[in-house]
Amino acid sequence: MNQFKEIQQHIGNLSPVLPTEKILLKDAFNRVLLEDVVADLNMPPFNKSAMDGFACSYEDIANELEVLEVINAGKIASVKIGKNQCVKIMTGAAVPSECDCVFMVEDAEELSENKVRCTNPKTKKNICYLGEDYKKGEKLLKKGMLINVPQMAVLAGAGYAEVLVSKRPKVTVIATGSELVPPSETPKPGQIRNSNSSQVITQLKKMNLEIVDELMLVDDYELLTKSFNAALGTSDFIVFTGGASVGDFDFIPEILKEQGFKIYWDHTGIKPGNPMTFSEKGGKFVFGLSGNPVSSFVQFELIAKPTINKLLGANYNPLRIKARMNFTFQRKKTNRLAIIPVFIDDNGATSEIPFHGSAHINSLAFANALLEVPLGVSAIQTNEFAYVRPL
Ligand SMILES: Nc1nc2c(c(=O)[nH]1)N[C@H]1C(S)=C(S)[C@@H](COP(=O)(O)OP(=O)(O)OC[C@H]3O[C@@H](n4cnc5c(N)ncnc54)[C@H](O)[C@@H]3O)O[C@H]1N2
Ligand code: MOO
Repeated sequence: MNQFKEIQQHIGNLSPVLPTEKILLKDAFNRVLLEDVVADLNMPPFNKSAMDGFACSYEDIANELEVLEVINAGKIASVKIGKNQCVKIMTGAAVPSECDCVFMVEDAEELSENKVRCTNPKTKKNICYLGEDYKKGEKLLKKGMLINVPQMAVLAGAGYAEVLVSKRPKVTVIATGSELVPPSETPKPGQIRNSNSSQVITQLKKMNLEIVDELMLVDDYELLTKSFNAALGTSDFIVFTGGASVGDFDFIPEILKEQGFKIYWDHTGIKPGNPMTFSEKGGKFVFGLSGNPVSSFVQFELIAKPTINKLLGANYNPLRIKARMNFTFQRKKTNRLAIIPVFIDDNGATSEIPFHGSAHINSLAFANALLEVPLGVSAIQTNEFAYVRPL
């Protein structure tokens, strides 16, 4: 059974759950667009000069030309341009309808105050034609796109001063584990610093979600239940780390069941990152990630991110590319999809970096991609091609 594939299918079947809202364009970066964006005019809206130069009829290009006026961007020619006449024109200005060519200032010899000659009769036309970038009525952006930098410019160009997006979900992040201490403390014997909260909160912030609370709790059933119920009152999503497995103090799956949550999956078939729950009740969603830091990272990248995007109505297709292996990867057990932090160099080759498993989070700080070793595959040889996911 390919558990990860089943999870992907499940994610694919989820429907957007968050309400929509209209927001100002200036606030739209990194939100999910929930309307198609349609051009209300042609772009460019007129034949536009691509260069600072002289606009004329191309059939006069070899002749001495009389310069009638200067047209700067934003201005329209006030005279008719006849045989052997031209206007001086600036980049971005409307090319007069009688002209079909602009020769650059660099290709112009000024003969007298109002006489000019083109020194390069093979000049390009140097005109950006009306509607060449897009036509009025054309769909420019699709519902479900993430609003990134280019999308901000397109929205502005198309006159979308307000944009329909999905509401930012509210999230509570709960790190569980009686061994945890905050980053400011030196752990006593048996203790460990909480690094997962920083990791998960940053992932969520990158996705522009609103963190309403951040808790670090000991493995106490009553306390966890109480805090979980309180978080349900303020949050759309709750992300736990730790307590996801089968140990005596791994309470999260039990608490979810006890509170009437439907658990869609409790393991992923991925290494590292096998124990993980995803559950829902009444439109509230809970991610129970593993405690091991690389496991929670992998689970977030491969599962939580696409799930959250789907719930927000986003079309999320993270890049996966086939890259040449610079090393041989081998393993004995092949019953899970293995995810290995790697470094892709300038030549697109996948290099090995030190990595020894689910707690080795500092390895990821030097990785720029995750290598996929599919289910059933025990070795990928040097020079073979294998899928990597850029980070
Ligand atoms: N009998 C079995 N034991 C385990 C199995 C299994 O299938 N059968 N799976 C193993 C795998 S795989 C993983 S991964 C872990 C996941 O366990 P949990 O999600 O319950 O995580 P914890 O036990 O709470 O912690 C694991 C590890 O990570 C450290 N940790 C926890 N929270 C944090 C944090 N916030 N920041 C930094 N490090 C954290 C914790 O101290 C542990 O060392 O279960 C295996 N066991
Ligand atoms: O799969 Mo665990 O997630 O080995 O660390």
